[in-house]
Amino acid sequence: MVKAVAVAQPERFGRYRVLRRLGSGSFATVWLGHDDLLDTPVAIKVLAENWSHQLDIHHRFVEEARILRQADSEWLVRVHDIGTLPDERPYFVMTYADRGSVADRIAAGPLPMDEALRLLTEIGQGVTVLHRHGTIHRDIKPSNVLLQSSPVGERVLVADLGFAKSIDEASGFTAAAGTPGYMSPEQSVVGGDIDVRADVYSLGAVAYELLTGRRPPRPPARVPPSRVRPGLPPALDELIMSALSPNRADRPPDAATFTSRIRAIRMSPDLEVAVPWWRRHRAAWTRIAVTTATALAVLSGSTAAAASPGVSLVDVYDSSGEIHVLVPLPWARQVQANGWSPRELGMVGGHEPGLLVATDVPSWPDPDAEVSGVFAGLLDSDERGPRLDGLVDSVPCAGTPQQRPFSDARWEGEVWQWLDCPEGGTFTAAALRHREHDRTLYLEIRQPDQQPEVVDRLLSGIRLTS
Ligand SMILES: Nc1ncnc2c1ncn2[C@@H]1O[C@H](COP(=O)(O)OP(=O)(O)OP(=O)(O)O)[C@@H](O)[C@H]1O
Repeated sequence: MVKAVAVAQPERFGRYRVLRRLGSGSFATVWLGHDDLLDTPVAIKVLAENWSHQLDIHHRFVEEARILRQADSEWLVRVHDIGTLPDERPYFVMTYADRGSVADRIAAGPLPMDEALRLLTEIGQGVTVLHRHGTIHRDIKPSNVLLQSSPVGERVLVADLGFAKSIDEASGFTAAAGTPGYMSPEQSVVGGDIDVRADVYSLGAVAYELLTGRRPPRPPARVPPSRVRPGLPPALDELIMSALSPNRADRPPDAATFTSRIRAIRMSPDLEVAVPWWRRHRAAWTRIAVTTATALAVLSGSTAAAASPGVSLVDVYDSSGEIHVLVPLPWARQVQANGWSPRELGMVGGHEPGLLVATDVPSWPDPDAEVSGVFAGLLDSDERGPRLDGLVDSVPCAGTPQQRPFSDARWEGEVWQWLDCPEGGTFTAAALRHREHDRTLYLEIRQPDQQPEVVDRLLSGIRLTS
């Protein structure tokens, strides 16, 4: 595809001040702007000059804005305004997605299972909104799914409806459109009719890539995602392979069905679960405790800032909705929320509510990683009071921990804190009993530096909802 030609930065589009260019696609350039009246950032999509005289493309551009405006959903990029430049080119003004795209997220490394399934559920909800509106997206792919900060961490916004087609007009449609690797076999056939199951195929391709880091092989080759990422639940493997069926009759019938099946798998107890750092890496910690005095490192500014008490807090909760933890916003980059097994601490017990929220969940078990985050898992109160001795029987960091009681309106228990960990970090373990619900919570907090007030704020911000 020909990319839009480079353009000089204009000062304004209508009442919107232009700050910088966000990127250019095949037909348009997207700019970061500022709405000075409402004091908010906006993204402004402007049709490229080289296409502005082609009526069908002009029409499709305006149609994209219209669909987004009419569908008006929290799972889609919202369109707030539309206008025309003095040279007759149309532009529309939309929500600014400040956290890049799902393609950037995949490029940054493997996604924890729960994170991948959360993203997939939200993408599926966006596509479901479009299907209910009577629209087929036809170009669902990671770079067309944007991310925006929200009070609960972040939100997925399905974007780029440049190829979208009304369901009524799609049967008998002739032009081939979509992106190789993500588009259904029927989309590449000139004259082939398509329906919502074309988007279900693309959802399957996005699911495959979120979980394995790779695009699915081109049909007719078929390699189940579990061959690339062993340990995927069989139901997930089957769902993705059925969405990727060359014959659309074998796929889930629409995005709503695909999404509800993903949601059910996400709630199932046999998924990968959050793992406390402690017990699993005891051997590594014992070794490090001996060598750590010479291994202290200088903190990076960004990580130190992540723990600063001045930053805003977000409420993150586990998939059962029982445990709510208030964490500094920069810590909430990744969440594994599907529970845990107290057996990890050498205790009896099956699957319990638990979550791990951290700047880098896959690195949580690595003692040398500079990670900020919290692990919180419920224990059966009958078995264990809010005591750490016996529970924590290895040495994660150098020196003896500072031990203190903790008590507030909701919780009582004890806290042990090591201040001399690898990479200059601190490690905190806590066992707290809820005063009303007879539940005990085991917690681990990793921070890049010593800020006891962050620990106390975290502990008193934890809520149980049942
Ligand atoms: N609402 C938005 N907020 C932030 N960035 C955006 C927004 N919409 C688009 N972008 C970014 O602007 C760039 C251009 O987007 P656009 O949708 O025009 O094209 P594309 O998806 O890159 O390409 P194509 O249309 O050829 O598939 C992309 O990098 C995209 O991530």
